[in-house]
Amino acid sequence: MGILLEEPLDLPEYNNSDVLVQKYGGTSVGTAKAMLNVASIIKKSLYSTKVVAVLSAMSSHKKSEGTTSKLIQAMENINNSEIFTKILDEIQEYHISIAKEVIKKEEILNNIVDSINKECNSLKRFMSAIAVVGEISAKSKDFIISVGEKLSANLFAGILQSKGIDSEYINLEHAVSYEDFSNVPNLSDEFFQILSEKFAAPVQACLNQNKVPVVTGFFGLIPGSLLTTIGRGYTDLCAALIAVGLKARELQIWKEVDGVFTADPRKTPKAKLLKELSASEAEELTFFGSEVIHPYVMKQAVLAGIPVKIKCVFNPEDQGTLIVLNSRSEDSKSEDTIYENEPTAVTIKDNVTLIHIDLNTISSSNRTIYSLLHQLEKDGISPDLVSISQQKVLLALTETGHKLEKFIKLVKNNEYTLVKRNMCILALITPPNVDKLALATRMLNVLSENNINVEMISHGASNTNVACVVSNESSIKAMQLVHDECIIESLERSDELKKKLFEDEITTNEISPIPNTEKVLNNQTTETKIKPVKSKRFSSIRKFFNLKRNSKRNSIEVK
Ligand SMILES: Nc1ncnc2c1ncn2[C@@H]1O[C@H](COP(=O)(O)OP(=O)(O)O)[C@@H](O)[C@H]1O
Ligand SMILES: N[C@@H](CC(=O)OP(=O)(O)O)C(=O)O
Repeated sequence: MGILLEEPLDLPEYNNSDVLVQKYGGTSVGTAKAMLNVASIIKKSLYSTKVVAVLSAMSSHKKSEGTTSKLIQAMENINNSEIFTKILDEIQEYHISIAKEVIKKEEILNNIVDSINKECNSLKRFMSAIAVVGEISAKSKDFIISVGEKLSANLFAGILQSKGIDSEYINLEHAVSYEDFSNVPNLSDEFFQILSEKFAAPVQACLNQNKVPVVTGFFGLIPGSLLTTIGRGYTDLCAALIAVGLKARELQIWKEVDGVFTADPRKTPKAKLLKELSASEAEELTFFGSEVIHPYVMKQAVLAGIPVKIKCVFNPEDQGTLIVLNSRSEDSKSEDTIYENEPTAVTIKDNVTLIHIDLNTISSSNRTIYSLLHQLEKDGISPDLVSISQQKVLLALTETGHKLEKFIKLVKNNEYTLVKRNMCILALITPPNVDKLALATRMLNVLSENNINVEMISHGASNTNVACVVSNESSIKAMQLVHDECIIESLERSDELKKKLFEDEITTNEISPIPNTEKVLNNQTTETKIKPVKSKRFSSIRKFFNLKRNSKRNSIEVK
């Protein structure tokens, strides 16, 4: 970690269009040490560009135990004031302890501690008031979770100030209001345009004063509520919209991992870093459980032509993963990364419930598939996977809590309806041109060879994934097996082939040199030089490799 100056930094004159938007995830700012590390990353960036920092709520270990998750837990216990007060006390004490540990300038520390106390005490009063009614509206839920980002952004702005970086806390809680969206459909282009314009205005004003804006990843009162309309991970979208509104030169999403991997690197020892990932692959990965990036970021930032990078707070100099609009480029496939016509990644989505329904036997009015789907829509449940055969329906749902139980009650009124809990969806994400049948075969083979029972399979419905359902218990083992079989094994074989073809090519080049066409065109000379042409070499490797793989596929399919 770099040593931070205590005196104001002597920074260069910036070009006003040169703005970098950096989003820091909850775990990246979850402790005093983590916040100091992020401060040093920002300080370094400031020597070459203007920086906007967008912060999530602090998560000291993992997101599921972080501030936002604790605030949601407090809401769920609105009828038990002892529990929710204890949770809020913990949050308050934690933020104060970080402020005291890091901020050594008394005046700044006192201001920050005051605002933490104000924020938390007002939340306690608010929750005690709604506890009387016993029910929380969507608007109230948004207010409750907003406290997570307000606390982290305010505290971090104080930390930057105490380190000599002129910064300003920007709270987007009131950036928009319901009135801004009258007659504007939710999630439409106009909806996002309103958000990006409203967010960019206060941020730009702060940049104009040569300060570092430290912005809450939580944003305003949007129709349908932030939690339901956008969902968790909303800070990514907030940062993307700010980047669009400011026409930033790059959006960086900072995490505790080196970038996007071929599988969760914390659970899959052989996972490899992807240098590039297409927007649709990133979207699929997120949908199937890898918290890579909020899916709406793709449409906003990537389509607006703003480069999006996933970077690691522990290795700030590394390039991380670049999210590109279409398929991954030639260069990203070099060395040990993944080829365009191979699967990209494996991911798991936990806590799935499987419901087998025999439409003939249910006594409710949902006797046809149409009425059943209508019922799901009415209950606001969107099934993750569906399989239908004549009168039988199999649903895989990630919905939990009251909504799920209500739906189960409706359909489970006889012994023919079977409910299996504690399942997970295992999905293999692929570019569109990959042979899904061969992959599904390899996936099922490796799972059955290792006695892992597959409860459901989805193949053919999407051209970017093959998915199956296994028990939660076997999820990590299943992910490792499928990852190693469908991604690593292919890579290892491709590496061997690359080595072999490289040797062959060197020999070929020695006998018959390849003309340096660049030189021929520019200087109109006929000079020839030995210059191995990388893309040509790789395309021949790919061709060769595909032939090999196809022959393996055939042998599997024939079995
Ligand atoms: N394919 C993947 N590539 C990278 N990280 C992944 C992948 N799948 C799951 N993850 C998990 O996503 C998390 C992202 O990093 P983290 O810094 O914890 O996120 P946040 O930004 O929410 O704080 C990590 O815990 C990592 O284990
Ligand atoms: N704090 C919010 C928003 C968010 O984006 O979080 P993170 O950046 O830590 O994934 C959440 O937990 O959903």
